Amino acid sequence: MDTQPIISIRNLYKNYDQKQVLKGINLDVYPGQIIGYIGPNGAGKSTTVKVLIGLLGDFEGEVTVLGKDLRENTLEIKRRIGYIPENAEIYDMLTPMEYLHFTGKLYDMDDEQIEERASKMLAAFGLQNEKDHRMDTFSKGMRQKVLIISGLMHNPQIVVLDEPLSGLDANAVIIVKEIMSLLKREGKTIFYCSHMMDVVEKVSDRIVLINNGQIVADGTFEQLQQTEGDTLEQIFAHLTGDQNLSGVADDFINALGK
Ligand SMILES: Nc1ncnc2c1ncn2[C@@H]1O[C@H](COP(=O)(O)OP(=O)(O)OP(=O)(O)O)[C@@H](O)[C@H]1O
Repeated sequence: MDTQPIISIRNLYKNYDQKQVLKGINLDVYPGQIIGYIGPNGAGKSTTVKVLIGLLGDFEGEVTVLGKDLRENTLEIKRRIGYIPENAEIYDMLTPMEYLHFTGKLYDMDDEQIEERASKMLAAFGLQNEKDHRMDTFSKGMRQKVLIISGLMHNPQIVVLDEPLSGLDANAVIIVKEIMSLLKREGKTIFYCSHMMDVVEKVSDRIVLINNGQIVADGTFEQLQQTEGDTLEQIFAHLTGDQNLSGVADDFINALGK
């Protein structure tokens, strides 16, 4: 590919105390791609994401984002990435508008722009009547919608989503999938971590599978299908070594002593 990668990860290692969690990740992401980043629980997805968005500085290896070294340009890069976490700490005592003013300021947005975009985005999610209510009464999905707005409101070039659909109802899932497609059409790059195989299969241009801190597959869904299985669930089970899943379920129920 001729284009320069928008994200380039070289020999990324990360330890937590004695435990090595990322074991030499190499990955180039190109502008306008939707990358589905999948892997079993504890594989290292969120750790990769936290490195990418500048939250974890003490890693080994080289990470370049938007052509710049992440270590040397952390603040600038942070401003150009939108991060949508699963269940982040959200300040319950604030209203969505107050929270979005707070996060918008972190991205150097002015009050008028925050007010305008936040109002429109809250309305798009059907939260216009709740925009000045404290979030301590909000459901999980309502909070998640506020987090999604907070990650996109500054119109970032790269959007990193770590299991963003958690708690959303079926309609909101459809809306978020559509938002991802529209962002892609605008040329944004999307790094999408999820366990929802059906969604990853549908929205991703390229799927990267990480297991035990290492990339074990990287390609389009069609490419992975050729060698590893028909559905993404099968591909996942095959490559992560858990092929006897119903055996695990049997063991679990047998443990109840029936
Ligand atoms: N702050 C931390 N301190 C120590 N160990 C950690 C810390 N954060 C993550 N880990 C460990 O690093 C490993 C990878 O965790 P990570 O959250 O990156 O996995 P993941 O692929 O996102 O998993 P999941 O699908 O369950 O969210 C796990 O073994 C986890 O226990």
